[in-house]
Order: sequence, then structure tokens, then C-alpha cells
Amino acid sequence: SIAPEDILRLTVRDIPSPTSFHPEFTTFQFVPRSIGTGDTYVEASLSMFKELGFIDRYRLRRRTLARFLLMVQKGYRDVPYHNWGHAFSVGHFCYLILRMPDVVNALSELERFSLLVASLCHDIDHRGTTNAFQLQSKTPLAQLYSSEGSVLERHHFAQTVTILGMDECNIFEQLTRQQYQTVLDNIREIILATDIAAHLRKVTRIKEMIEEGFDPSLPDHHYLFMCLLMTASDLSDQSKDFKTSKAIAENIYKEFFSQGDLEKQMGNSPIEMMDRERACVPKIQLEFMDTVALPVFDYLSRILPDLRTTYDSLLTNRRCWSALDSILQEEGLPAAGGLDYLR
Ligand SMILES: Cc1nc2ccc(C(=O)NCC(C)C)cc2n2c(-c3cc(OC(C)(C)C)ccc3Cl)nnc12
Ligand SMILES: [Mg+2]
Ligand SMILES: [Zn+2]
Repeated sequence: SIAPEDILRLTVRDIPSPTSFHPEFTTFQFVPRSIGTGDTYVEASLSMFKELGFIDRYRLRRRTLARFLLMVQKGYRDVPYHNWGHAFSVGHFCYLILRMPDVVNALSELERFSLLVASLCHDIDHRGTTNAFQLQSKTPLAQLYSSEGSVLERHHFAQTVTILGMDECNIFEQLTRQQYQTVLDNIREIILATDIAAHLRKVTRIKEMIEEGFDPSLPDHHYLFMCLLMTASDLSDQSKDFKTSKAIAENIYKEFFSQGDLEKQMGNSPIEMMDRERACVPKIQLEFMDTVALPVFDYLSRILPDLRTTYDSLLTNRRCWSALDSILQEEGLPAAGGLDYLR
């Protein structure tokens, strides 16, 4: 349960405006984790719902929204990357996109509402290990969801539904039955879209949508556009200054290398990316940016030209990783050996 004083603190005081957390809060280069700790992220999330007009439009009770957000925060584990700080930074980027006039015109209010909720919930109860690890190790989650695939993402969605079913946490309680069904369908599709394998299978259709030109009258374009917004938000740390992007990447490798250590203890040999003895972080980053991250922000900025600056930031970061890769090679530093040489 949630401490009553937490609820009181969140609902009695007026919800502050987004820029009260930081004057730069509404810019794309802002680093959302910098506003403080997990509790501040809850308050800032309240403020994002308010500023996007969802509290008024959907008559959200502040107490219910506060309880929901506190349960979402509690739903995340204390792992190096896939924690509440990641969820909040993804939610923040999604919020910045949702307030863009082009997006307000392209998507329905219910789709925008679904996106903000899904972005904050999309990794709930993540264990810091991959879908492949769930399947290989036959974890309880794999027992539950292996036949459908996207094991972790189905669990993130299941956890979201569970929180909505908790006492006074159902922020959708006053929606019509039809709206409720639509929001939950949207949230499930959006969270499932954050499975990297599912994303890679969708890229061809996203490219076709770009070539045809986004057509708001096509339901499939709405679906692909929501998935693209979500994956870009999930990758948004890589669109910040290099110091931030590198520090966040290091947290991802802390999870990857811990998984590799675990696999070795279990008698399995980890893939190179997860093996602290073999992985060359700059090279993995260059490949990930070229095959996954840069294309996502390229497609996004073709639909939303104002986001071209975020694509440029990724390009700058790619150059930094490339420079780092060359320096490490010249100095003959261990091509493997975890992250310490990145200091
Ligand atoms: C900085 C950064 N480096 C990464 C390096 C490698 C990989 C990885 O999984 N490689 C496996 C092969 C098959 C590609 C992911 C990385 N990654 C992610 C990420 C994105 C995800 O899914 C979406 C958002 C749908 C793409 C899901 C999970 C994660 Cl951790 N976020 N930031 C990063
Ligand atoms: Mg995920
Ligand atoms: Zn994520």
C-alpha cells in the first residue's frame, strides 16, 4: 500500500507547472533524470498529465492519478538501467512529442493519452535481463508467455493492468466502456512495440508509411506512428549530450554484463555483447546506432521535421563513439574488459 502522507503531499498542493522543475524542462536537449529523484519524477509526471490537458479532459481524480503513478514507480526494480528513472525519461520525451501541434493534429486525444501512460509503464518490473535470457533460462515469465513471444513486454502490460485493478488506482474508471477498451488495446500494442525484435519486423512497414506520407485517415498509419513515437522515446537518452548518452549506455552494459556473468554461472556461454571479457562497447554502440537508433530518429524526423535536431544529436554521439573506438584501438587498450576504460 502507499503511505497516506505520500498521497497527501501529491494531491493537496497544486500541481506545479512543468517549467517549475527546470526552465529547460520543455526542450528536447533537457536531461529529465536531472530534476531529482524518483519522487520528483512522480510529481513531474503529474504535471505532464495536467499540462497535456488529460486531467481535465478525462476528469482524472488527482488522488487516483497520484496513487496510480506511485504504484507505477513502485513497480520498477532497482536495476542499473530499466528502472523508474528510465521510465520517467521515456515518459518525458513522449510528453515533449505529444505537445507538438503536428502530433496533436495527427493522433486522437485517446491515442495521446494512451501513449503517455504506456511510456511510463512500458518496462514495469523489468529484471535487467533480455527476452532471450527468459527463454533460455526458462524463467517463470517464459513459462507464462514464451508461446506468444515478447515475454517481458507482455509482463510489463500485465503489470500495468494489475495496477489499474488496484484500489483507487484506476485512472480510466470514468471512461466509457468503448474508450476503456480502446485505451487498453492501444497501451498493449504500444508496450508490445518496445520489443526490439517486434520493432525490427515493423521497419519495412514504417518505411512504406514514410514513402506514402503519413495519412491520418489510415488506422494502420496511426498504429505505426504510435509505435515509432514509443521506440524513439525508449531510445531518447541517445539524443542527449554525449556525456549523458555514454553514462546511460554504461548502465545498459552493467545489465548486459551481469546477465553474461549469470549465463556463465549457469553453464551457458553469453553472446559477445553480454560478455564483459569480449565485448567492445564502442563497436556495439556504433552498430546499434547504425542498425536501430539512427533509422528510428530518421523516420521520425521525416514525419516531424522539428525533430531533425534530435537526429543530429544522435549523429554527433555516433561520431564520439567512433572517435572513442579509434583511440582505444590506437592505445591498444583491451578491446574487451567491460567499461572501466570508458571513464
Ligand atoms: C544505448 C543502447 N544500446 C543498446 C545496444 C544493444 C541493444 C540490443 O538489444 N541489441 C540486440 C540486437 C538484437 C539489436 C540495445 C541497446 N539499447 C536500448 C534498447 C532498445 C530496445 O528496444 C527498442 C527501443 C524497440 C529499440 C530494447 C532494449 C534496449 Cl536495452 N536502448 N538503448 C540502447
Ligand atoms: Mg522494454
Ligand atoms: Zn525501455
